[in-house]
Amino acid sequence: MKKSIIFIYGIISYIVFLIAFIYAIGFVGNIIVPKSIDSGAESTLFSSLLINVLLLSVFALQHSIMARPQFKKWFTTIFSPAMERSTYILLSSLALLFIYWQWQPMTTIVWETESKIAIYVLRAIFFLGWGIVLLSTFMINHLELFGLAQIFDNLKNKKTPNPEFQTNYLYAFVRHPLMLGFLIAFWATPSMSAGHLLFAIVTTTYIFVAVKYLEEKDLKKAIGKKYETYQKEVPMIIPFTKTNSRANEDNSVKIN
Ligand SMILES: C[S@@+](CC[C@H](N)C(=O)[O-])C[C@H]1O[C@@H](n2cnc3c(N)ncnc32)[C@H](O)[C@@H]1O
Repeated sequence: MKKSIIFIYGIISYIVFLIAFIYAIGFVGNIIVPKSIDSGAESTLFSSLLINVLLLSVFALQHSIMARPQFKKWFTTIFSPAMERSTYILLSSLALLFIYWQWQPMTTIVWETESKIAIYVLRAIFFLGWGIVLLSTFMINHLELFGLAQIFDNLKNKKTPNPEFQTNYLYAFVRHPLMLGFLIAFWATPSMSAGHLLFAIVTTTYIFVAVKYLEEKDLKKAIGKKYETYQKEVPMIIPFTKTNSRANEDNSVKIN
């Protein structure tokens, strides 16, 4: 395929991701966006539960299958390797937009606070969570993670180097700061509806399963002993739960 078309495809994918990411803040936080987690007409509890779990499962399946090294290998036998990450980002973002669109509100309040201070603090923690997510993407490699490095390098006839294994900054405190950011953002709310609680429970379960059984397995395979040492020394998600907060000073390992 023409390099310029791949470039435009990558840029469009990134724009769709930006829209899905920014919308996610409004959707989960019930702010600004026209359709949020608690807005819209309510249906029966059973049908809402079923539809919402199905929606989240579609995202989980798409995300997990496309992140597998075997899938990436297969994809690159058909399409340019430069398109692989952009396609992953595009389909993940479309799956997210589909969730926002079809999400069935379940507005029964499970817990809430009326204290003004608590509301401000929880709101601040919510935004802190999203901030951690964004910051973590730059600590790994934002451009590579979202396919931009690949499409730029492809234009210059260059192969994008594999990403560096990061063990510094937030990655010195937990192995999955990006996921920690999501967990904070999904749970920190002054008013927890049944729908929001369902969203938080299902996404938390998925994050733990995907990280432990898929991502870490792949990283161990790609990095080997160094990743095992990192696992021993740095907590998975909750900071300060291991005596050493730092794995190895040398982060010059590439992820194959
Ligand atoms: C969406 S990011 C999430 C990273 C990590 N699970 C987190 O929560 O911060 C997924 C990508 O990050 C990469 N990754 C995970 N840990 C990494 C590390 N310590 N250094 C560099 N890349 C990492 C994985 O290989 C995967 O391609």
